[in-house]
Amino acid sequence: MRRFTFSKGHGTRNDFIIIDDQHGMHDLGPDVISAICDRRSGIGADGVLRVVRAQHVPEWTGDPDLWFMDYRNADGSIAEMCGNGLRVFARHLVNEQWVPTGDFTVATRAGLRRVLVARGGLISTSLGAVTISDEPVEVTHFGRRWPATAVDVGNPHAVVFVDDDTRSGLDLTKAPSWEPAQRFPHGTNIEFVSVREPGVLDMRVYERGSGETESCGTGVVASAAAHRAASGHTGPVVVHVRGGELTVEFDGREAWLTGPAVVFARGEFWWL
Ligand SMILES: N[C@@H](CCC[C@H](N)C(=O)O)C(=O)O
Repeated sequence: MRRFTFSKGHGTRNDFIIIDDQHGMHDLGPDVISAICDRRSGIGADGVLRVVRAQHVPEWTGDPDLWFMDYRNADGSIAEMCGNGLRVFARHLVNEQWVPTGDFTVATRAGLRRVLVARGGLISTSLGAVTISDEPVEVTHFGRRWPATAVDVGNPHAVVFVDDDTRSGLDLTKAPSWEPAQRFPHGTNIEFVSVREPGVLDMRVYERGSGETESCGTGVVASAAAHRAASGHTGPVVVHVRGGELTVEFDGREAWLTGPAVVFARGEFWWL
């Protein structure tokens, strides 16, 4: 029997199981991840953050001493990036005193990401360069069809603009799909966004590998980028999600995401 310690945290109610694995000793397969993320028979979470030194990540070729965020979706699939997860990861590193409060860099599958942790308050993270595609894509759901904007934030997104009633009335217990199917060969996250006023959005999200979640940091950034491109708005964008509120600012093509992150519990689980 293998024994693991874990912490639990969330960023705007996008929740994560955090597993410390400084020396890269834990081989967490999809079966372990999906079992612990189950909200009835496991601990329950939208995803897992494995905290490991970059030198123990075979595909990492950069600075070996950085902390690497090994993110997995609730179904055990691997994703390149997680915006809310990155803030929770940073909060955990600071709480454990593995890095000092302030400005530091985290290694991720999407590359290096800068983090700014203010004393006691919000956390800002760079999510790197955001790319908007002009290739047409449509999202379909329960017989309805909308044009979407494909946005890359390190991970893939399809952003759909809808009116407020459509967004709040959607049944996201079932996955939407997209056409052409080959546009996202590895799947995508899908955001349904309505515009309150320029720079203020409401968003719901169906996440690849996790289903509907109460927030998605990269989805918020993708929505803000698509909104800027569609409207010409240039200032910060505030995005309201089911779990709270996040702010996106752009420095050229580089996006910065700011919001809360808390780590609130610690425990143990066993795996045969
Ligand atoms: N919740 C995350 C995104 C997690 C990864 C996503 N489901 C994917 O598969 O790309 C966020 O806060 O960005």
